[in-house]
Amino acid sequence: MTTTIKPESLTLIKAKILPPPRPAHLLEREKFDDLLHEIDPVNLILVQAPAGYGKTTMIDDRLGALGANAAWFRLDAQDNLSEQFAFYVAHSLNEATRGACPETLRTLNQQGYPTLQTFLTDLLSELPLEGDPLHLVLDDYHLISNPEIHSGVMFLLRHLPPYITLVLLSRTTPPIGVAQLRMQGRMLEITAKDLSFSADEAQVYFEQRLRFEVSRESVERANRRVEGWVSALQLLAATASTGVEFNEYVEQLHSGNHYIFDYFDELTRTSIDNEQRLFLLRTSVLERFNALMVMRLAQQQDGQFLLNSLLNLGLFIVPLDSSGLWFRYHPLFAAYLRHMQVCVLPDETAQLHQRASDAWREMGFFEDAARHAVLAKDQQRIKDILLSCGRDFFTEGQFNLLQRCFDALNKEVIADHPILTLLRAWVAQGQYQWSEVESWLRAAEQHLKTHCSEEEWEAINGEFNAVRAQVAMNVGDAERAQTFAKSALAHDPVYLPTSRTAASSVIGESLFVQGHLKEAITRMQDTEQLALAEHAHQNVIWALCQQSEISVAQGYLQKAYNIQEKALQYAEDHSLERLPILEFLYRIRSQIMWEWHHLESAERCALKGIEILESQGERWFIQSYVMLAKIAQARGRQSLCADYVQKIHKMLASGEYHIDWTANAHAAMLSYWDAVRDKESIQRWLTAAPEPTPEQATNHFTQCNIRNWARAYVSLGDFDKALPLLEGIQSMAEQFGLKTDINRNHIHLSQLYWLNEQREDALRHMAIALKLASTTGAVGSFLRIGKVLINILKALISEEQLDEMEKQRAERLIQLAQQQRDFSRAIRISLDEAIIQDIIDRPDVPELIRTSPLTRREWQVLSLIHAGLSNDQIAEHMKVAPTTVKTHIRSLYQKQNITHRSEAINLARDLLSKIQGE
Ligand SMILES: Nc1ncnc2c1ncn2[C@@H]1O[C@H](COP(=O)(O)OP(=O)(O)OP(=O)(O)O)[C@@H](O)[C@H]1O
Repeated sequence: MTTTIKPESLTLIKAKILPPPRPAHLLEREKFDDLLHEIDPVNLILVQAPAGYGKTTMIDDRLGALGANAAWFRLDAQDNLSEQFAFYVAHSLNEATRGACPETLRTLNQQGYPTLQTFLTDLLSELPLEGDPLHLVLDDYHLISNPEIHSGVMFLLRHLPPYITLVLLSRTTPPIGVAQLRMQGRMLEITAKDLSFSADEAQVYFEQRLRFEVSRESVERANRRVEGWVSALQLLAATASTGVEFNEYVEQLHSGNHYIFDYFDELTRTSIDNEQRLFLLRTSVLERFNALMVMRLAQQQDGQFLLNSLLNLGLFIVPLDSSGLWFRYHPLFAAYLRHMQVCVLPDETAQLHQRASDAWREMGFFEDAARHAVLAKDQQRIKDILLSCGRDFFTEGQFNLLQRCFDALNKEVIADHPILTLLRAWVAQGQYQWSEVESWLRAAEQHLKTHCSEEEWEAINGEFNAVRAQVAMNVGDAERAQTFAKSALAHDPVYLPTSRTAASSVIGESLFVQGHLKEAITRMQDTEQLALAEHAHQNVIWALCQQSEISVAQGYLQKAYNIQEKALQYAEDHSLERLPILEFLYRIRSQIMWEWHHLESAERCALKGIEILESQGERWFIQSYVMLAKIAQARGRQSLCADYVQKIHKMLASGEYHIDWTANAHAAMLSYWDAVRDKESIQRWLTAAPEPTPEQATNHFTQCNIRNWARAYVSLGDFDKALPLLEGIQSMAEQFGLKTDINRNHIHLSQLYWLNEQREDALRHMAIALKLASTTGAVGSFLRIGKVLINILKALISEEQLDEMEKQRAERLIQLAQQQRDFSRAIRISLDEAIIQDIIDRPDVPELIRTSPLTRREWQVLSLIHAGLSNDQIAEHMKVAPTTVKTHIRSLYQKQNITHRSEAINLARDLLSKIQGE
């Protein structure tokens, strides 16, 4: 401060010393309370994160919630002048302390101070030494570049009275001796990582803001894509007007969104120079980087300097760990930069990827090297990497990467190398392109046979047969699979060490599907050992998953669970969390959790599966969707369940899946259609369903498929057709010891007999099912038959033939079944006008129901909202246009003074409960 400020030259803008206005849809972030409570001994709270991370909102909200007194100073570019800075600090503090520094303020206004430090000295001496806790919040401190102000802040920090805490909100690290404060423990730091919305927070935020329902899965995907950056969540909420649109926007985030591009344009337009811009564009091709990598890529010796200068700008550069050496761009920022790179430096793209590929390879990061070689479309580099590291990619389960490499390679190159052919064929088999497998093997045969000795060719063919064995297994030909596998085992593998493990696994699988469970599990244990010896992670996990599946078939769900634990531990020990095969593990874990009615864990595991396979495309989510549909049904979330069923339906129609997957998917669909009394869909399903072959029901999926037929017939009241099917599979299940299927079949037989009014048979089967459940722990399979379970179990209890354990189990099942929301019920009730009248006539209904009566259509809409249907589904159900539904909803909300869907649901629940006495 070199000049003296004249009071008349500065006018106080009051808003700058007031807390910021609250967002209309504030999500209170209580998770920060503990942190902020611990602030007593610190002088500084530094909230540092890139733009729009919610720094200001969080501090204002939490200080307010904690009842803390705060002096705000919301800076702008003009406050970079010392005199202006001093002027606002003095006013803000004086206001917040109700006049604790009038003298300093007077001097400042009348004579001014020669330097900022003299001003601060006066200020500090005038402030009382003791007082109520006070936070001096300097918002947007990154706008300050004036060294005098930074020194002033350091001076303040050294001498502030203990009851005052300085709170700096900044996009960059302020040069105010942060390192020292950190070492002395005098500072609390809140970073972008802390400020990022968690999936739970995002969910609550969307529930508050959106007028339509989005699934947990969509919320998690959205939050993953934006990494909890609230500004992007806000944009999503503001722009999407339906669930479908919401999902579309989330999908687009991957390649970029023009509103977000505009935001980054504005943010960088003035803050970075041309050299920095080019540096950002060139390095944007990297998924992660350190100083060395960026120097290699940008071919700039001063790469480290440039990187530091960008880090200091508070851009969206995320540290990878606490070492401060490795970074990556926030995915949305990366999408923006990559888009710009292609627009501005299109000729450099291939070269940049080549450089990146070479650099990663030199550093020993071969997967990254391969990825960039593919992006550079560089055949030679891809081939070299595959020949040296393809085996490792394979044992690591990197099928997607291998697929991308092979897609970029000429067919002849592949056919020329047995190892490339083998890998190509395995990848095709892993991607369910079974018919392709043979063509890859044949192409190589033509090439290789001519210049191989007979002996060499036999060895190669032996390994080829390992792939053929797996394909035969997958298309359901267990016998052929065994023959190929045995031929593969006759040779020591030359090209792919895992060929032997794979062949051994196929034998185990074929034993499993043929119902030889004991032999199958022994074989899978051997396979596990072989895989362990080869450090073939993918095969180890696969062998463990198979053991788990076999244990489920044997009815030992707890044992299956323990094997899954072992596999998870293995994955953790070897840092395999991202390995695609883990999806299988999480999926089968989800299935057990569902059966045990641990719905939250079941959901968590299904979502985890989706997360793991996210980059592979939706086609692979089908099994997780099946789980999510089952979970939604168990929770009574009708619209969510309907959405998943619809997705599954579409996916099945457009892709080829293993019968195990299809059978599971059909079970979920049939169960949903049954719950909503959609007989048409069930009829339609019957016309195209996979053949029921009870004589082949030696495994869980054939059993499931036939149970599906029985399910469908029972739903349609065709008991005579269902009974022989259930009896047929039951005798096979008993013959082969498929305990879980036996348990499920008994449940279905009981349901069938009950509905057919054969009480005694129904009770007999239910009693056995309950007994078996003491080993399987089954709950989900019981609940799935719907409310009829309550009647059967109540009848069984009244017969007094259950022992104490089973009685307790039955009572718990009754309780759970009673809690389960019946899909079709809410809809049926809404259509009954007598019931509506009944509600209106009651003395205890809310006043508004009487004073602003709803039309019949509005009643209907209300109860459909309550039933959990989305607007589109309501439109479909009422056979009207979605815009008509919206009009009804608007009018309904207006009449009942409702702002959110959740309020409408509560109102309906309240009204229905009055007449149902629930
Ligand atoms: N907890 C919250 N609930 C609802 N909306 C929020 C929340 N936190 C932030 N927002 C919204 O996100 C946007 C960015 O928030 P805010 O201005 O607090 O971020 P910031 O990190 O201080 O940004 P900048 O660096 O630009 O100052 C704002 O529009 C705000 O309304």
